[in-house]
Amino acid sequence: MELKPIIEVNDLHFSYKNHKVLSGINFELNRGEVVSLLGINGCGKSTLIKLILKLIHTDADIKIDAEDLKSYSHKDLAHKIAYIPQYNNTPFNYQVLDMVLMARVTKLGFFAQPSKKDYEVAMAALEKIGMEHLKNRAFGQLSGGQKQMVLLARSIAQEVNTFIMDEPVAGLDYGNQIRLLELIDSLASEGYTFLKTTHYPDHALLMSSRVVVMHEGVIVADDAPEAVITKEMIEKIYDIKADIVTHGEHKRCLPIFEKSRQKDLHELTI
Ligand SMILES: Nc1ncnc2c1ncn2[C@@H]1O[C@H](COP(=O)(O)OP(=O)(O)OP(=O)(O)O)[C@@H](O)[C@H]1O
Repeated sequence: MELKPIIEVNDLHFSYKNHKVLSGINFELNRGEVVSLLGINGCGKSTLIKLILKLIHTDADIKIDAEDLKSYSHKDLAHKIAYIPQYNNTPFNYQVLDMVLMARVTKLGFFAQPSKKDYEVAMAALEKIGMEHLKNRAFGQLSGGQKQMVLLARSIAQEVNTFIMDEPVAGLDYGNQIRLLELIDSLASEGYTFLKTTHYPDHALLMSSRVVVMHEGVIVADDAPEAVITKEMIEKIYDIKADIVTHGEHKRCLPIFEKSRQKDLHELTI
């Protein structure tokens, strides 16, 4: 039996008032994939994710598990997909364990208190990513990297198989970036599915099963990492010089620093 995609987007067009952001987007996320979504600032990655998660209204043809997105409540969606947004500031200073327990809310009835099982699931999720020692710390006092890990634990406690992460390594130090990628890789090998945006073609090369490139609101490439992340693509999309090199069993992407090139602020593509 052919498995239906977890996410299916057909001919999606979207504008913020008169500002056209997405044109003719066709996209699928299949079970077990790790898909990296690449593209320069403002090309529409977060907007696409927000539309898929119903955080922005659309009448477009989007299906989740073969059902029309319009038929899903936010609670229904939370039973299918866990979302880790780009910025993670909560106005309340919850303890870490309480933050992870929040993942259980969609499974509880009105006014119900978390059960012993909910606590066990939350603790198991923290243990899975090696963050159990933080359980009594105030979430707001954690570092950016620790917060990101705790939010990943919260997604695991949601007991879904699909994760959408917007810039998961943003703000993480060099080591934590790699540790988070390794964690995603290890979860993927257990059968979890990931859609993640990234500004690092090198990370996309290291651990994706598919790479999708967006440019000016259009998908311009969607294929295996090594087919998509080429010297030509990086130079065209990011307007820099780059090389693809082989290191061990991996292809790596190296941007080339051109000292002689005159820069002015107008050249920044933001
Ligand atoms: N709420 C909004 N109202 C109006 N325009 C918006 C809104 N959110 C985003 N935009 C615009 O839509 C375009 C796409 O933004 P989006 O956040 O989807 O890009 P992105 O690819 O995720 O960028 P980044 O890599 O910088 O996070 C940009 O031009 C942005 O200014």
